[in-house]
Amino acid sequence: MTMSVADSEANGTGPRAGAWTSPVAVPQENLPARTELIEQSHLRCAALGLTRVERPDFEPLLRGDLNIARERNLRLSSHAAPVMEMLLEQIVNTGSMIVLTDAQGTILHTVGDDEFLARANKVALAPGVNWAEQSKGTNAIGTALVDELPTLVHAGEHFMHVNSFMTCSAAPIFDPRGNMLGVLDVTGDQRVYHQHTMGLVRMSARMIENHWLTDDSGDRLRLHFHIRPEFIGTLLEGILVVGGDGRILGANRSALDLLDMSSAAVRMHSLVSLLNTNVGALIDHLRAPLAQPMRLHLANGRLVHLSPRASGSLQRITGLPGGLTTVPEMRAVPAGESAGAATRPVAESRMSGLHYLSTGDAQFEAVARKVQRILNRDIPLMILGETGTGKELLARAVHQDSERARQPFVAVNCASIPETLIEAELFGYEEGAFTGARRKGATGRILQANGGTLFLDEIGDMPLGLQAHLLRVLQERCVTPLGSQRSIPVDIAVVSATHRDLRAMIEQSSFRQDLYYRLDGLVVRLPALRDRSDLTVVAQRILMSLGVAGSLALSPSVIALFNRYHWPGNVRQLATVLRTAAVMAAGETQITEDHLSDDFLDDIRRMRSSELRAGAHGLVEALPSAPAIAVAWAPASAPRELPPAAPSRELSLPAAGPAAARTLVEAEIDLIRAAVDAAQGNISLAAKQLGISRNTIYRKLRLGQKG
Ligand SMILES: Nc1ncnc2c1ncn2[C@@H]1O[C@H](COP(=O)(O)OP(=O)(O)OP(=O)(O)O)[C@@H](O)[C@H]1O
Repeated sequence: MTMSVADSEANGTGPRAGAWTSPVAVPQENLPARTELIEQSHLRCAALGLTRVERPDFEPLLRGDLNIARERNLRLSSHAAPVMEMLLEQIVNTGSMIVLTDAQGTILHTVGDDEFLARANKVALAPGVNWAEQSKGTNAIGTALVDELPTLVHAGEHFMHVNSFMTCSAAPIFDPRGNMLGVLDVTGDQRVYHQHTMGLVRMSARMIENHWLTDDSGDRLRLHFHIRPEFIGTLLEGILVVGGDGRILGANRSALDLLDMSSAAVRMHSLVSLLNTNVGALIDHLRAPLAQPMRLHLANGRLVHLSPRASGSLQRITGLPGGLTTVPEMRAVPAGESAGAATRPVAESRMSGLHYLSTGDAQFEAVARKVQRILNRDIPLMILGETGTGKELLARAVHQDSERARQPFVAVNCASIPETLIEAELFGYEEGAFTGARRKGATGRILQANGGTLFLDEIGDMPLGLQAHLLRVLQERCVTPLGSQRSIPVDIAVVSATHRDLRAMIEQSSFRQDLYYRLDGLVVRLPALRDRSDLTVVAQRILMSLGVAGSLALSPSVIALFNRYHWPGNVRQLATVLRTAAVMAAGETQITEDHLSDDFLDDIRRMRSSELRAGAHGLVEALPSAPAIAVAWAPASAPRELPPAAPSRELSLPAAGPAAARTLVEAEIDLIRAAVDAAQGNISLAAKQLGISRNTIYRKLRLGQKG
């Protein structure tokens, strides 16, 4: 027989719905759901035959049994101990205590305020006592165990009246396979209820789970990811544990949230099915010297930034000698060779950063050679180049190849920090140096880089006043934090970068000449992507970092298109284009024009249209015949009607002859015939490549026959 809440209240054994005190301070959001959970718990307790006037059960485990329980849960306790200590700092002087239980609800450890511990002891909230619902009725620990959810049980919501002086916030702790390990709880006097406590407990439980997960990984890969790269390494990061065969072995709670999946569902997946990548790609990324987070799409379409890490030996993870993977290192592609031929396995476990970036472009290699010469020479390096050309990547490569590699690399973007904050950010400040300063002061970025490399990006955007301050630091090799009298010696290598013309700025008095001469030990200029001869290799690198290099290649027409495009955003833009294309081409083997975003194609059309305008104004001899011919059927004023980025340069066109000797219509028909020949008579393919309809092809060819 089941008993309703009303029945149980009527016979004095249970509550009436809402009979407990409704805590005013308890957050109102989710209140109906919370009330329902408490009601259900009360019903369970009544069904178990418990009464609300029950005396607390004072029968703890015998000392020996408690020791056995603690022994059995040693790993949980050792991961929980530092977290409980940290939590204790947060709740100190609030008349509260922290409780850790095992998966059955038996209290393993408590810490907290002595006075409150004594009060809690009176209701048997003490080590060795079981707080499962069946023995203590509705309470945060027992109810969290049943519902497997973070649970707040406040004051009169406790099933037993004797417990109603307490407010308890508990969160279950799970292992990476979703098994319950125990419960973390903070309990205090209900009068001091604070709504932040539940959040703290929840975060602390996650911390314990993450410790457990990262310690448990053995010879496995761990993938740390989040939709925002700056969240990697924080409590909110998702963590997946992956075996050498690519199977997903476990996930933390944030990973499950980001993936929208249950623990069991995640473990049905592999790297390929979940992230469209494989172990080889991850390990290559991990071994790449300049590893920045990869960008991958989750199965639910969410874009995440992901950093793979290995725990244990790569060799044991991959099962291959020396930890080699099957994903090869990319090399420069000699002209005429396909990008696929540019691959060969690497033997060394970690490449030099500069070597990694040298992918065959002569201009870049010249830069790399120069930079190589000043490594460890205490000569400041200034990197010039358009946006997205890889200035920061080069700075990281230099750091990684230097003797400072094990010390910090600290990047400061002078353009992105508000002018009012940049001084404090760079030089740090003492306690109370200015309004809004943190109580304990802060270490500036320069000091953070001590022993390592300071990368000053967009140095041309540094305010003039600050330039003087920086100059002093560079001259004296000492930093004086704001509001401090102390001068702290620093040892840093300085690399700066800008896309601005600093010499012109010096002439306009917006950049200090003396600072310029402190920074310009060696000045190198990175080539724009449109001027590089190794675009295909760079593209392969990016595909590799996306984890699709083995399965997805660029079609010849896309390579031709890329080689013709002017890439104003340089490698960054190429990376963006490829990321989108890789998603669009999921499940296919080639990225074709159909996978490129309309925005990018529009840009190409605009570019071609302006080329064409130039051609129409007498520059025709400077252009290949195909685009010139295109003028006839796609006037510059209507760029949308231009053929999409067709591989016009790949078609072997009939010799056009002097432009004046043929009409545009004739030339157009020649182009169409060439396209049909190139497509081996496949009219649909030719039409697609030219961006016109099949009917138009037939019509034009008929016209040609008549003519
Ligand atoms: N050689 C390369 N291979 C692969 N990816 C690259 C390469 N060069 C640059 N990238 C990628 O292009 C993007 C831009 O690089 P980076 O930030 O180093 O450029 P930047 O010149 O410093 O840009 P900005 O001037 O806008 O700060 C990054 O995502 C980087 O990983």
